[in-house]
Amino acid sequence: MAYRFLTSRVVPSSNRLTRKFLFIFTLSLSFTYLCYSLIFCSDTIMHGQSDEQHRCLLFQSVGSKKILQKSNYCTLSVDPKGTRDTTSKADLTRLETIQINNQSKNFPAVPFLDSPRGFGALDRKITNNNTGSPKFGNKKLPNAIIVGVKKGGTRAVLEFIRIHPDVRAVGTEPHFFDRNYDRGLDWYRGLMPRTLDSQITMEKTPSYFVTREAPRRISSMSRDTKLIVVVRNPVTRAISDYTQTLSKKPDIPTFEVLAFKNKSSGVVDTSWNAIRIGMYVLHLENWLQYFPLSQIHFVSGEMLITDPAGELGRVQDFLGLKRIVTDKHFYFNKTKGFPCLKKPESSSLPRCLGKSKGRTHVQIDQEVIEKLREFYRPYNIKFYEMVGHDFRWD
Ligand SMILES: Nc1ncnc2c1ncn2[C@@H]1O[C@H](COP(=O)(O)OS(=O)(=O)O)[C@@H](OP(=O)(O)O)[C@H]1O
Repeated sequence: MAYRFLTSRVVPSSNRLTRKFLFIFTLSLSFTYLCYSLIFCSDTIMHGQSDEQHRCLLFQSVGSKKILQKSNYCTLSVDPKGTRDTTSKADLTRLETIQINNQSKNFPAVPFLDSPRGFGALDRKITNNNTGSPKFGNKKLPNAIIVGVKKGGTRAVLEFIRIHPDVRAVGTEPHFFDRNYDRGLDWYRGLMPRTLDSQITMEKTPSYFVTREAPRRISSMSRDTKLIVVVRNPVTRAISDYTQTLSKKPDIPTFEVLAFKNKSSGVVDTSWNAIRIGMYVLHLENWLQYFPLSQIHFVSGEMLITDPAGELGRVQDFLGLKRIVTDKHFYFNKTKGFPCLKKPESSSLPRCLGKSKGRTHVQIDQEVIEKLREFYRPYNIKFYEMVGHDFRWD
């Protein structure tokens, strides 16, 4: 009909061939236009999505820095106002995991320090890499706390365990359950790093172990809190403690004067903190009023130096973590005389604890050491019995 219409109305007197050609030409022109419109429209719709997806996928295949920057771009494009993070939780988990895995693979290029600034800097570096992006995860109260003991090796344990991708830790000692309890749990939570649901939040404050109120306070925060205690021969610990105090206050009395009420009688002064801290069994009794023994893990301060991977393996088991921190992460630094973390290939910075860890101790009379050994022996034996492990300090 169309053909007849065209042949009769548009070209009434042309020859048959020309009319046929004109009809086919018009028809193909219309068809081409129709196809073009269809393809163009659908491409416009699809392009918006596929381009977005393509960008997001590309970003996931590059380094951790870019993952966060670009993923943020994906987020912003979904939420043009940029007022809230519209990235799905699954995406967040994946992105953060990739980032953290990259981080642990390369080892953070920040040296250990006495003060935890180095690691604080690392934390800041992670979040700042977002270039103003929303921070990932939430601040949570700690699931695990290194509660003691002072000079036991607590810094080493924290710095070694926090290279695990599923652990995030506060670098500084919060002293919440002893000095800052009045500030409240929100203040405490505010100090914590952001973590994903799959990650453990940790802190260390060695003075908790000897703080009478600490077990009750921690238990009222959460009865499920896992506790880690790094213990060390109490005599060596006391000397280490004294060496530290002496380095800050050179005018204090000698170790012997402080350690004994009366040196000739050999009565040990248990009111001196450096002595009292080492009476582990007494403090442990207080903790056991609030926590079952199964919720407390004891790290040997001695083994931590001779076999850090072994001790860290047990810490990871206790925390329910995959054993990722292994002997591959450590080497013995002869100059320092202690195990250190292996350097990342990209950095020449040392990965040992700072100068205040592994100090040369003040020289103490052998007779004094013997008296203190005798003093601690019954406490040590009770402690071994209670925890079911012989630390061989005698
Ligand atoms: N890898 C490694 N490097 C350096 N030092 C190590 C390490 N592992 C354990 N230690 C021992 O840790 C002791 C310090 O313990 P703390 O970190 O608990 O001290 S503190 O309470 O936080 O001040 C510290 O005590 P001193 O040797 O008396 O300085 C060390 O013996």
